[in-house]
Order: sequence, then C-alpha cells, then structure tokens
Amino acid sequence: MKRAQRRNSRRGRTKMKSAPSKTLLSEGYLAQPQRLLQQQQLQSTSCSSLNAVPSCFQNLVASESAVEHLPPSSDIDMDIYSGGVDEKDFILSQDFFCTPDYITPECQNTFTTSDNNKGNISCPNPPEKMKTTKSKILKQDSISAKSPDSPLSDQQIVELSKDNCCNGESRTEKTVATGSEKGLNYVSQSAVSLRCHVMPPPCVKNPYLKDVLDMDVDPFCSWRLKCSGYFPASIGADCLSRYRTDFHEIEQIGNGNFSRVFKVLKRIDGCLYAVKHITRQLHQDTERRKALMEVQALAALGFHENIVAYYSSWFENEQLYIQMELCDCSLAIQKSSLILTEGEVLQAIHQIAKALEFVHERGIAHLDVKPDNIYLKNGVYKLGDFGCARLLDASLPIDEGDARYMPQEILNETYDHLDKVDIFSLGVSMYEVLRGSPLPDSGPQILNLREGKLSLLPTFSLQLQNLLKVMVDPDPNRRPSAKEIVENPIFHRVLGNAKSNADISTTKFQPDDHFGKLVN
Ligand SMILES: Nc1ncnc2c1ncn2[C@@H]1O[C@H](COP(=O)(O)OP(=O)(O)OP(=O)(O)O)[C@@H](O)[C@H]1O
Ligand SMILES: [Mg+2]
Repeated sequence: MKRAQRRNSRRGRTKMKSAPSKTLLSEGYLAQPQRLLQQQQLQSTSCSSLNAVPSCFQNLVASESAVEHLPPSSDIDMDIYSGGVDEKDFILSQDFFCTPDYITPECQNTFTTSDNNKGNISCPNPPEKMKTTKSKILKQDSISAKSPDSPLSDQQIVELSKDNCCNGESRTEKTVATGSEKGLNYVSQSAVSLRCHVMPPPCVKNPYLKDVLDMDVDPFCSWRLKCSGYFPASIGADCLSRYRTDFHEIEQIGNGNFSRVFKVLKRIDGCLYAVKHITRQLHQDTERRKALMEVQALAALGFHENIVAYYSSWFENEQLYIQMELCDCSLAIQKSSLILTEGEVLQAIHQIAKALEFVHERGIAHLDVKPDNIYLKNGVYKLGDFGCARLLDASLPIDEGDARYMPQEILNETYDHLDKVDIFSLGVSMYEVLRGSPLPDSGPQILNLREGKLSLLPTFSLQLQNLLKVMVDPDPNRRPSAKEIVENPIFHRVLGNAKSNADISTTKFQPDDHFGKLVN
C-alpha cells in the first residue's frame, strides 16, 4: 500500500504538469482498470486464483463512477495506440493503478496466466484488447524485472537495468522504432527515466572488509568497467540538496587541499556534526570510487572511541559529502594555539596508538597520521581523515600522505610494513607537537627525522623522547607496533600507575648529539 501511495503521489506530480493528462485521467487512466476489473470479476466466477484483485485498484475504480462516462473501450485503446494520447502517459497509468508494471516485479503476476495455471483452472480468454494491453505490460516486465519464470539471470538483469538507466535514450529509441514490434519491445522514455529514479544504485563491495578480501578487488580498473555508471553523478542536480535539506550550516571549521569542513546542525535530530565537503569535482566513476575509499574505510572500521565517528555520506552535484562526529579542534600547530603538556602528549600518543592498534588489527593502515588529522574532543584524542587509508597488504593503490611525516621506505615505494609507516608518522607528529613549531616542508631537519635523528627537547622527559626516537627508527622492523606502544609502561604515568612513576624517577639521561639514551 505504501508503495502504491508513493507511486500515486509521484504520478500526481507528473499529471499536474500537462493539460492533456486531464483527459487521460478520465479516459485512459480509468478505462483500463475498469476493464481490468470487469475482466477480473468475470474471471473470478471460475478462477479462484484471481479473486485477490488489489484493493487499491478496486477502490479507485469504485470511487470514480467512471463507467457511465467512459467511451467504449475500443475507442480508448484506439486513442492510446494511434498516438492521440502521449505514450508516456499511458505507461505511467499502469503504475498509477498498481497494475503489473516494469518496476514492480512482485505484483506482476496478478493478472498473468501463470497465476491461472497455478490453480489448474482454465480461465476464459481475455478480450482481444485486454490481451494487447497485457502483452505490453508483460513485455515490459520481461525487459526490466525478473519474474519467477524469467529466463534472465541476475547478472543479465543488472546489465539490462544499467543499459536502461545509463543509455536510456539510445536503447529506448531502438525499441520504439520497430513498428510491428512496438507492442512487444516497447519501453517509453518516461518509463526509463522513472525507473532511473526508482531503482537504487547497485551495492558496492567494500574493499576494507575482510570477507571480501578473497575476491578479486580492483577498484580502479575492472570495477570501473563492471560498475560504470553505478554512482549517480549528480544527485541533487534537481535542486534538492540533501545537505541543505538535512543540515543547517553553522560555520566553516576547516579546509584541506580539496575539501571544506563545516560545523552543522542536523535538522531532524538537533545534534551538531562536522560535514566534510570534498570540493573536487568527481566526474568519473573512477574518481568517485577513489573518494569513496575514505568512507568505505571508516564504515569498515566501525566505532572506536579514538577514531572520529563516521555517520553517512552521499554524492551531490558530483561532489562527496561526509557526515562525521564534530570535534573541538585538531592538533595542527599552525592552526591552533593549543600547547600540550607532557602528560597531554603522552595521553595523545597512548590514545592514537590505541586507534592505530584497532585499525591495524582490521588490516588497514591510515597512511596520513599527522597533527592536522588528530582531533581533540572533550579531552579525548581521535584519529580522523581516512582519505589515504589502505589495506596493510598494499593490495590497493597507495596514496601516501603528507611527505613531512612519511618515512623513507614510503618515499622509496617500499610497502612491506604499512603499519609501521603509521608509527613513524605518529612519532614525528608528536615530536612536532612537543616542540611547538611546525616542521618545514623539506630540508635538513626533515632528512634528519627520516634518519631517526631527533633534536633534544630539554624540557621533556627522556623517556618520552626515547619513545619518540624508537618510533621514528629508519628501520621499520625496529619500530614498535601500535600494541607495543599501548602497553609501554611509560603510559602508566598518565594512567595513574605509581610503580611506573617510581621507574621514571630512577632513569638517567646520557646526552648525545641528537637524542638522549636512557640508562639505569
Ligand atoms: N570531525 C571534525 N571535527 C572538527 N573539525 C574537523 C573535522 N574534520 C575535519 N576538521 C577540520 O577540517 C580540516 C580539514 O579536514 P580533513 O583533514 O579531513 O580534510 P582533507 O581534505 O583531508 O585535508 P588534508 O588533505 O590537508 O589532510 C581539519 O584540519 C580540521 O581543522
Ligand atoms: Mg586532513
């Protein structure tokens, strides 16, 4: 019933547009169901399986005492097929009355002979005109929806629907053109366009989920071919902006290379969120797929306290929107005046290491850890911006993040230890936060960092600096894993462990050029 109501309202909008449709409402629209109902009533005396005529159908016909002022049925059909009535309106009328149609496979058998056969009762042959109408409907069904008897495979259905949706014009032209076949292969333009609105795009496999890893996932090549046209390029081009409809924009809170991030109020739940608007035009499916990898990674990961939560995403005017948890600020040195104490930096390392442990356990590497992508919300540190996240096995094309935070092996395109890339980046990030001034884009400081050399920061404990030093070791094998970092006793201090405090007080510092070494 809901489906019928939806269709009716959609149809209602269509009908209001043109004057000729009014005539149709009293003639074409009503004549056909009336005759179908009469036919049903006739058949119901001998054919039990046809007793269940859709009630909406009956109500509509009964409520419109259309019988008296209807022209003879032959005239109506003549009108319809002679072109006196717009073909598109005729097709739409099928939908209006819940008759079997091209988008409603589950209803399509209401009047089919297969239903008759089910009951093993021979029904009277329908009148000639009915047959014509029915064969037209059935042909449309066979073109666009899979009936239980359909010889088409699921694959064929998808292919066919793709063709109809994406190359609707040419296909429609072809099928309509062949005069004698008109009744057989006919699919009107409006039917195709309506179908495009009704049919949701096919589901996409998420490459970050383990259960699809054994499949041949190749999002930049074969997928593009298989799924060409899957993602509507411009939902929202009809002026209905989901962003504007669902959210009230409060202010811009950030921007990236190809993105702007807004603080928004979601109208329906009254909560604040961050919406990232990727401003790069995503004309091609390949580009859309690549942009989608960020949300696929977030969705595959699921919730973790130390990861910026992901809520939803959508395309609008060829651009991607991502609705996320709103954070207070990022740790970007240039952007904030935030000065962290050693205890806070330890908290940040511990919490982001927990996020990385969670991410790595799920076979994913972030590959763009940097202060800009570490957020603070109510005293909790959160890892965000998964735009570069890839599978640990490097089976997805790598897009390395900010070069200042990248270890040498990534620049050499060696991708054997992608989890350790994140550890290096976290080490450099926290070193930058501790020293309180932004790292240069290049130069000797950056080269030293890639060689694992950190200049001493006298005001901070050697334990912390030693931890950072080992995290940026040029040999990825010697860097600790995220799990090892989380379990490091140094964090007992910030977690309130007295024993660890005692350990710290007994440590001694032995200076060298770049970094102190702890000796007992
Ligand atoms: N969830 C959020 N809450 C608060 N601010 C955010 C949030 N997400 C992003 N921002 C702000 O927007 C900025 C840009 O966001 P983000 O890093 O996701 O974009 P980007 O295009 O990937 O940028 P880049 O390529 O420079 O990393 C961030 O630096 C931050 O200031
Ligand atoms: Mg970012």
